[in-house]
Formats: sequence, structure tokens, C-alpha cells
Amino acid sequence: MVQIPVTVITGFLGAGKTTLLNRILSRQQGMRTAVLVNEFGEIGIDHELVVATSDAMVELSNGCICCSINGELKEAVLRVLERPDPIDFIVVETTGLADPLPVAMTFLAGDFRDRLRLDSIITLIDVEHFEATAFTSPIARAQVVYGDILVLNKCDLVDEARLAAVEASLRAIKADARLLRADHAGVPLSMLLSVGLFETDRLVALQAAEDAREQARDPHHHGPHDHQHDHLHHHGHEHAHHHAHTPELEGFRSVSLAVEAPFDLRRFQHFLDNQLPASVFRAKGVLWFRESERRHLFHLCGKRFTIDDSDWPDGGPRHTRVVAIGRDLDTSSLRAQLEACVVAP
Ligand SMILES: Nc1nc2c(ncn2[C@@H]2O[C@H](COP(=O)(O)OP(=O)(O)OP(=O)(O)O)[C@@H](O)[C@H]2O)c(=O)[nH]1
Repeated sequence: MVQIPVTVITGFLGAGKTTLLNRILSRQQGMRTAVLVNEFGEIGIDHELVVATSDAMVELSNGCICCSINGELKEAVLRVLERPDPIDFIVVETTGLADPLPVAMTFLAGDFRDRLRLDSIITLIDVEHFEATAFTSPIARAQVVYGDILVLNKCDLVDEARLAAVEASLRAIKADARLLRADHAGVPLSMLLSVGLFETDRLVALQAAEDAREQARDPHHHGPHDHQHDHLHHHGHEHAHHHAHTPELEGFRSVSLAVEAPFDLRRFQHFLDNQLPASVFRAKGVLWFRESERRHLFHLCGKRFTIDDSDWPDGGPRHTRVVAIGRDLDTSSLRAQLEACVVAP
């Protein structure tokens, strides 16, 4: 049986994963690609941000990352494999707060070993924000350690000295890292896909080295991978429900708003200029403004934000969706501030 190649796209919050996914989808026409997107936050926005190509499918699994890894991801892959039309290629976009190791493990498990081939794990790095995140987040570190290819993205926003410094810190984590520089994830796809870079033996060796490192730092530490191992084997519903309602990872929490009503443009501007707390690290939204006929896509990464407009999909109902993610968020006041932007019916 021909094994279907699987590419896993990972990288910290806002690093450019969806941008890369869209590049792949728009340049791989004719390929039957299954796309699996997982998000941190209570509502899904990514399915609206992923380009629609006739051959692609988007399977969303929202909610808690560890639970999705256990159950939902596996189920989503099974659904893809059970489809009557054969699939040529599977791409998985993890959440920005996912350790790619358990995701990779899912594809290496017995159920899938004969049918799927993990081609590579691609890690997007936001060169503007890399250091701030990598030193405080074991997840960001795991994304670097387990990435077969590290794409240094957003090179347009930094100078050469900054790039060299990021490359040096990546090499300090991973001496033999394959680094590619990119602007808007613009890397030739031949360097990313069907490259066969993933090797199970290497993953096992890397994992052992990471566990030894954790052990040396803290002899009582049960490494993150012990924990994940636990999850892989003792997944229970109680656990899933508990997490689904209070998703929090490494101190990151999310606030989301989904309403079938527009925002008031001035109130939203006031929110951005005067209220948006610095603790929000990443935000994204599909915005409907009372003052506009257009659909506005909002992205915030660190202190930088953009709002781009496009047409609403034909006949589709308008709506407003926002997710904000950050550490130490005062979630109730942030939610109240966002709700205050909504125009009452
Ligand atoms: N200036 C600049 N912006 C970029 C680049 N790549 C992506 N972006 C922008 O960065 C923002 C986040 O990009 P996404 O592709 O949504 O990032 P992501 O990793 O999927 O984000 P999450 O899934 O929310 O973690 C968007 O506004 C992109 O347009 C780049 O190379 N340069």
C-alpha cells in the first residue's frame, strides 16, 4: 500500500503557520490534500483564514491541545483515511502552543504506521519575537528541538544583525538545525514537501536527550513527555471535559468573542489604542464593522497589528469573531472590553 506523506507545521503563536499552509494549498492544485487544523481558544477562526481550494478539506479540532492529540486528531485522521476518494497528502497545522512530539507520535502509532509516512516537521520561527518566547516557553523550545526544518519567518521585519542573533540562539538549542530564511513563509515548496527528513530514530534520540536535560536541571522533574505519555495511555473523559472548559497552557489563556453583530469602528479603535493590555501576545479576528461593507481580518502579534479587508464570501452571513491569547490575562475585563465594541441589535 502506498503510504500517504504527512507534513506537520508547527511554530509559536503567530509565527506564520497559516500563511505557510495557504502557500502550500494555493500551489499544490491538483493534489488531493487533507488539512487538519487545531486551534487554541474556544472558537475556531482558522477555518475562515485558510484558503478554500477545491481539493482541500479542513478538519477542525478545537479546544484542549492534549485532548485533541489523544482523541480528536486520531479520529480526524481516521475520517480522512475512510473517505472514498484517496488523499495524496496530509498537512497538519498545530496550535501555536503545541509540542509537536505527541502530534508526531500519533502518526507513528501502530494504527497508522502502514498507511502514513511522516515526511517532516516544519517549524515556523517569528524572528521578531523569537527570543522573548523561547526562553520562557518549554513548548517553543520543543518546537525547535523536534523541527526537521526551521523556517525563520518575517525576515522583512528585522535587520541582518537580528537574524544572525536568532540563528545563533537556534543553533545553541539545536546545533545541526536546517535553517531557511523567509518572508511570508516564501520558501520553495520543493525544500519543504516530500523531503523525507523525518526519521523515527532521530526523534527517539532527541527525546532521550531532552529528558536527560530536564532530569539534570531538576532530578524530581517528570519531563513534559512523561506527562504526554501519560495522556497517550490514560486518556479519560473527565480529563477532557475539565480541560475543555478551562484551557490554560504555560500560563496562556484565551478570550474569545463570537457574535452575529457588528463592531462599532470607533469603539474598537479606542480599545486598540487605549485598552488592549500588553499581556495579549496574539490576537486574530474576522471583523464586521457597522461602518463597512467589507470583511476585515485582524491580526496582532506582539505589539504589531494589521487589519486587512476583503469581500465577505458570497451570501455568507456576516459575523464578528475575535480570539486573544496571552499570559496572565485578566480575561473578564478583556471580554467586557470586547463586548463593549459590539453594536447592540
Ligand atoms: N511582516 C510579515 N508578516 C507576516 C509574515 N508571515 C506572516 N505574517 C503575518 O503574521 C500574522 C500571523 O500569521 P499566521 O500565518 O496567521 O500565523 P500562525 O502561526 O498561523 O498564527 P496562530 O495559528 O494564531 O498561532 C498574519 O498577520 C500574517 O499576515 C512575514 O514574513 N512578514
